[in-house]
Amino acid sequence: MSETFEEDAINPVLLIDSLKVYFRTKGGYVKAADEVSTFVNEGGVTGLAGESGSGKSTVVSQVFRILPKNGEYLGGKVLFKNKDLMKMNLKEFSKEVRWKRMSLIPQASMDALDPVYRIKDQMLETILEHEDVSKAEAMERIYKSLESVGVPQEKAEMFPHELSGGQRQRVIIAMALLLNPDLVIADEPTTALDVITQAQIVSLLKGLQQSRGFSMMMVTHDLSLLAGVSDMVTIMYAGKVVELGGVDKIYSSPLHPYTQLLIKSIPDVRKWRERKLVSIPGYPPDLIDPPRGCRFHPRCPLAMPICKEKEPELLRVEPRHYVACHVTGVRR
Ligand SMILES: Nc1ncnc2c1ncn2[C@@H]1O[C@H](COP(=O)(O)OP(=O)(O)OP(=O)(O)O)[C@@H](O)[C@H]1O
Repeated sequence: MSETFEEDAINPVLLIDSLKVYFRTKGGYVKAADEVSTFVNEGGVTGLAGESGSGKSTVVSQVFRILPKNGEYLGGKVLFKNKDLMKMNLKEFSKEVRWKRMSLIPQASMDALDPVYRIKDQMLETILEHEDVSKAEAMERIYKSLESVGVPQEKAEMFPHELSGGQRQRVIIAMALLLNPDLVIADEPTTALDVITQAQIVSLLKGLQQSRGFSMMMVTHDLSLLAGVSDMVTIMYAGKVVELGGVDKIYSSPLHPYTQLLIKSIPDVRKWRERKLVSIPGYPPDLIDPPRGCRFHPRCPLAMPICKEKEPELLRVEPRHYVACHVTGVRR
């Protein structure tokens, strides 16, 4: 890792250091997550943002140990409360960490819940697999948990297809919180929901995060979703972290040219008359054979000769602000 984060990661619940995960394909290795580093502080929320294909889900899959078969972990640390998850065997991870201490809220989709089981049975299984409690106690907890996400108790008797998309996502959130995890990873939790439901789910998650005090990593391709939710934002481009910083810094003074363009591409409803929406010219690169040097250089308005030759390191340019850019990443 270029920087240790030690000045800004205060008791981090999760610290990812130079994580490298590639996918084996017929055409060669897809360099999906290449030396990715970021952290989530205790009680904090770190957003992980970037265009589709930038490697966000690859990072999450490796942290949660659900990488597809052709995925290869090639190095890096994933410290969860100072313990390297990459050194833990899968059995121990499933028993001790997954769902119990770290849980995942996947995209809102029909596959996230098992269609043949009633909601209550899926929730019961999660509790009884990990904890030695009576069925009555577990049911009590299920009802409370459904109530906390705004789903009436009687829905526990239903099958997933009998709920609306928004209700299903609320149930998934309730399931993720059943065992009181320290860290929740929300991977595009509002994709596939309508705009109003999206806003409700985001504010529900933020409310629960604050009232229950868990830490969260929120993954999204929509940077605007993170504004009121996260305290840190990590920006990924083509398998690399290009910028990481406090949410205020990322929104008000982004340094990486890619982040600057991303911010300009967020529609602002209040200023829609005066603001011109910017789209980023060009396409993200092929990750089997990414450009040399900075992976963003072919699309970068500020690119210099060095950007084609040398890969920029992620450097701390000021407190709580890291940038990987030869042009703008200078220490202040
Ligand atoms: N199983 C796989 N085999 C081969 N390549 C893969 C596999 N899964 C993902 N990739 C590739 O890895 C890169 C990163 O994908 P990833 O899904 O992590 O990105 P993402 O930022 O999460 O995108 P999205 O927001 O669309 O989910 C992409 O180029 C993608 O095509």
